[in-house]
Amino acid sequence: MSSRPHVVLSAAQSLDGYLDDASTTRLILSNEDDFAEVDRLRADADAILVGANTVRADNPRLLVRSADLRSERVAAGRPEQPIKVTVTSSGKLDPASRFFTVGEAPKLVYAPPVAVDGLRDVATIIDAGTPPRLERILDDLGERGVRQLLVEGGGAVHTQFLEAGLADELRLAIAPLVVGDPRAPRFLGPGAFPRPLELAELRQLGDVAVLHYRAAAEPTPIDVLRLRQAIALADECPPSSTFRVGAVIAAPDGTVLATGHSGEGEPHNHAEEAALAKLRADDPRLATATMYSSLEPCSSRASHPKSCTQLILETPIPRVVIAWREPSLFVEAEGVELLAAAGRKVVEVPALAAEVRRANTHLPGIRP
Ligand SMILES: NC(=O)C1=CN([C@@H]2O[C@H](COP(=O)(O)OP(=O)(O)OC[C@H]3O[C@@H](n4cnc5c(N)ncnc54)[C@H](OP(=O)(O)O)[C@@H]3O)[C@@H](O)[C@H]2O)C=CC1
Ligand SMILES: Nc1c(N[C@@H]2O[C@H](COP(=O)(O)O)[C@@H](O)[C@H]2O)[nH]c(=O)[nH]c1=O
Repeated sequence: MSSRPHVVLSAAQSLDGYLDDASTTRLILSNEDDFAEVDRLRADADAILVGANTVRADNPRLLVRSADLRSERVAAGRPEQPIKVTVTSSGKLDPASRFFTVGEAPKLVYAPPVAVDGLRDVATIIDAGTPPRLERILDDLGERGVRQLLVEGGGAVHTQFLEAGLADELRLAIAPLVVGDPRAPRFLGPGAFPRPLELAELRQLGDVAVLHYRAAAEPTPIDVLRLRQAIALADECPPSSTFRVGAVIAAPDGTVLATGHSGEGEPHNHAEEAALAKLRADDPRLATATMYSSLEPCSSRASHPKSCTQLILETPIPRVVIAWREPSLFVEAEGVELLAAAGRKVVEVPALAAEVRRANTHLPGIRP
């Protein structure tokens, strides 16, 4: 299996967080120096992706403009221009738009197969699910040899990449301009953004501020996917007066080894316990597996002899990823501390904790 490309998001926004105004003409937020740096990002990329609204609204060419940068690419044995990529559910894209008609680079459209019959002569149409899933798009791009993907927006696409934990870097240019119109498209919509961003660089290009962020190494995109699966599993729990929790045990490549939820099999069963019970104690895959649990593993319990923390410590599982620390409702939980003290790596993803609290609002004092 080829690896997924490194994903760089790039956007220019107003001071109040808009990518454009609400008029039909494109708002230019970048200055000349900023556009030159974005051109360098394009030249570094094997493919450039924009959402279908951006194709419709901006009619972009998505070409490397600088002749010098194009020559550098060719001298390095790369194609003169990056592949152009878009994603659509509706398939409502004009085959005469510049995305399709300008330049010799391949054009890829990720879309449900029935939606795009009118585009088959101008692009390669790829089914990545209905609606298309970003993970499948990245897998497919990886198989096509794309190592670096530049995502130029718009806001819906940026939001999805950040929500899925699939963005590795973000370059944001901030122009000294206020759009002030809620009808205009925003850089980011609402969502839970699970991979914290670290500010790597801050520069001034004339009147534009350039911020460069890198996504934290952990949680990884696989962690985000499997933790979200664990959180969703809590919906399977029978009605309960205690926590509703989901757990997934997965291999390093994300392969699911076992799943569980509270109340599975027996009313007092915990999610981690139910998942562990499905694997043999001497399963060699446990030595490299990660336990994903929507809630911190319990550290003391009345209903069963062993806590989930103890059960995990009896396995060689080296890593535990959780969304929410157990609040002090029933006991003072110390699962995270005990696991860490025993040398197990614990990764917390607090950005997803609200989703876990939402599944537990039957408990006193718990609000999303
Ligand atoms: N300042 C800047 O740096 C930039 C500004 N812009 C501006 O942003 C605006 C467009 O942004 P926005 O409106 O948020 O839209 P997007 O460009 O992000 O496109 C959203 C559309 O893309 C398709 N799409 C996105 N994700 C998926 C998915 N996972 N599966 C299927 N289809 C998907 C859908 O198309 P469909 O409806 O066809 O199903 C959706 O309506 C424009 O005004 C543009 O000028 C854009 C880029 C950069
Ligand atoms: N308005 C805006 C950007 N818009 C982006 O540039 C694309 C246009 O590409 P092209 O037709 O090749 O010039 C457009 O679709 C959108 O992705 N980018 C920026 O860095 N700064 C800006 O102010």
